[in-house]
Amino acid sequence: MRPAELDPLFVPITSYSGIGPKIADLIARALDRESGDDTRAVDLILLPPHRLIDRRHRPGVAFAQESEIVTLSLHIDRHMPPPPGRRNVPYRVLAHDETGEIALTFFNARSNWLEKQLPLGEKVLVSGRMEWFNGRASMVHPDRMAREGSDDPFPVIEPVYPLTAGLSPRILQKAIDAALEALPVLPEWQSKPLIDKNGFPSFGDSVARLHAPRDHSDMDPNAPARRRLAYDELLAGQLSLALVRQRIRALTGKPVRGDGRLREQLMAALPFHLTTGQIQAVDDILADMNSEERMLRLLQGDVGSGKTIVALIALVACVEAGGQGVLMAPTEVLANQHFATIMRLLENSGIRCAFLTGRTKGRERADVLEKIENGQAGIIIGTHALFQENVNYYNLLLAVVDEQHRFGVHQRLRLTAKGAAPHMLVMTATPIPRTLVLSAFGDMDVSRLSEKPAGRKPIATATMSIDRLPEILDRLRNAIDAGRKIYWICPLVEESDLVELMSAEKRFEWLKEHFGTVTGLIHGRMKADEKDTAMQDFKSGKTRLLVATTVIEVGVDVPDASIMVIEHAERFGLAQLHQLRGRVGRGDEASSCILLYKGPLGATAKARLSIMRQTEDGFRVAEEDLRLRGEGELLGTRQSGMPGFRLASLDVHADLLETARNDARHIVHEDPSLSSERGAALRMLLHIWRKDEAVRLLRAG
Ligand SMILES: Nc1ncnc2c1ncn2[C@@H]1O[C@H](COP(=O)(O)OP(=O)(O)OP(=O)(O)O)[C@@H](O)[C@H]1O
Repeated sequence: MRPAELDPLFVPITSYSGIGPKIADLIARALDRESGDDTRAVDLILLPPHRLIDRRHRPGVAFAQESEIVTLSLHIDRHMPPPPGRRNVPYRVLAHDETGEIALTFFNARSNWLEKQLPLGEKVLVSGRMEWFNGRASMVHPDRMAREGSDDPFPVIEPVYPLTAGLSPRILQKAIDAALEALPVLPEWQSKPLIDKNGFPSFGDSVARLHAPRDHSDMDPNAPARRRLAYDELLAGQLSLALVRQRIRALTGKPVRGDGRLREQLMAALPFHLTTGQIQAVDDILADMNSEERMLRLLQGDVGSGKTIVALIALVACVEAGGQGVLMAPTEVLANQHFATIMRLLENSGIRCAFLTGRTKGRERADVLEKIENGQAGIIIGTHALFQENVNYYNLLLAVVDEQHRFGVHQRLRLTAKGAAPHMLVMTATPIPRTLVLSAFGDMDVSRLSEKPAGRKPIATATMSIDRLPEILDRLRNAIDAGRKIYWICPLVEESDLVELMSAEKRFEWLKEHFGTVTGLIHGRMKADEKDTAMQDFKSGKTRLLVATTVIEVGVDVPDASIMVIEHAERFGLAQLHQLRGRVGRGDEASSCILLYKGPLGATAKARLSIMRQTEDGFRVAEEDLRLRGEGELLGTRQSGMPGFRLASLDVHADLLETARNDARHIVHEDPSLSSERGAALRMLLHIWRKDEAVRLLRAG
């Protein structure tokens, strides 16, 4: 197919008449996209209606119930325009059917328009919401009106789309109709056996039905059209990941073979024994790195399960083999913490570490860059600054990416381009169910740390109403006197960082009045060195009560902090609460977590808090979260970056995901550059679903 024929799919919606930049931005928002500029016709086509209005109910005036959507076949009796100059009096049209009379009411309507829509003495079909007042029937601004018997009456089943404020349903509908009308016939990208097995309609038929549902059963996510499109979406995702994986694997890795001397030294210096899970993970990783095929492994471990040491052993193995390893963290605070921990553990090892973040400037930066380039630095720790263009590695063997879901596939590739194809280890603290691992990471090997280090005591979790604040303060006073350390997490404020910050500062001042200088504060808007100082003070015990926004949620490790108070816990997602709580219970002291809420609680919030009380098992928490909220939000919208799906749902379509993964692997194996006939169609599928990395990869050959 010639590209020109595909244009209608990919034209920006701003090229439609009536859609200027402003409306395009509103439409983009309904599609969860940032700007209208690059919102394309096909994006509109793939916007599923979330409910439908059924106008088939035709009870007759007398039998229509209050607030019901009904369609009435009316005889128009009388027009009653407002008296001249009385604009606040409505225009009324009286009408009847064989069961009764009704008044149709319009505000600010032009009379000549109404006379045309509802001609006197004629029969007209009118649909809208029924109202009863003092035994009189009325309908204010009917949604639809059409002359009885006209060729083009309104649709009786009407899709309703998620809207953003300011966007009129009519404009959106018009744009969708225009996009559908221009849709060319596309070649089939799904395999024939799969289509036959599942009874999938074609893409064209599926989107047509998506927007013109015939009844409620078409809204079911497993209705054939929706299921087909869900499969398209899943396959596009899996294919993109499979292509990335294939490129990563295609570059042969360098086997990492050290003599074990440095690792032994490190193990001897550890104040604890590795858990069986840690030993197994280390074995897996070392075995992978020992081979010429590149490692692509996900190290998944619940909060506090001890992933860092596993990564460190792998990094040390690279130094032993005469190379380098990097550890990339998602935030400065975390990078700093990793650096401090690792420096301490490697104190007498002779291994040199370097630290590089966006904050490393001037001479210091030049110095670090030189050590990375000439190989003096064996282990390099930092943030995404580690893979910027001017950073050249001497012999990079391993890249460890912590908290991967913040980085995304593209960045993963960029890091990979450094050095001669380093092995990759991705660490994630979020216990993700298998379906999500598949959808977000594709086909990676997985090591799981499922047990916590020995000696950890359960975290006593309680929920309390904020009304009991005085009692809580007493308890905290005792705890501080007993030398314990406490986190106080301030409420999440969705609207703005600034409000969040203000509430944290207020809480800090208030707690400081109670507890004095042992109170510290850390929040996201602080400068990086202020954050470091706040963390240091808490670590050293200079402060004992750390008031924090969610900046500390990921990875912060202060093992002797043993109490956490979370304010407005009902505002947080489950995964986030679990991450937060994971900041305590990291040492051998018994810990507790107090979830403060402000009632009354909704059903979901109640369920969330109750799950938190019941279990500390991150995988269970994640499964429950998936059930309560749907996968798009599993990781909390703020930290997400995980793919949200438009039509697929991991809950409903788990079986399709598994099939899509196998399908994608098979495709990439048979036709790695997607050059066959089906390959060309699949390229289009990638375009349609915006799998930009994959498209770029294919272009690069
Ligand atoms: N086998 C072990 N026995 C005892 N303590 C351990 C063991 N392994 C790690 N630790 C300690 O447990 C704490 C948590 O480890 P680490 O910071 O690596 O956790 P993590 O898996 O990165 O968790 P999170 O994702 O929550 O940051 C650290 O203080 C670490 O020193």
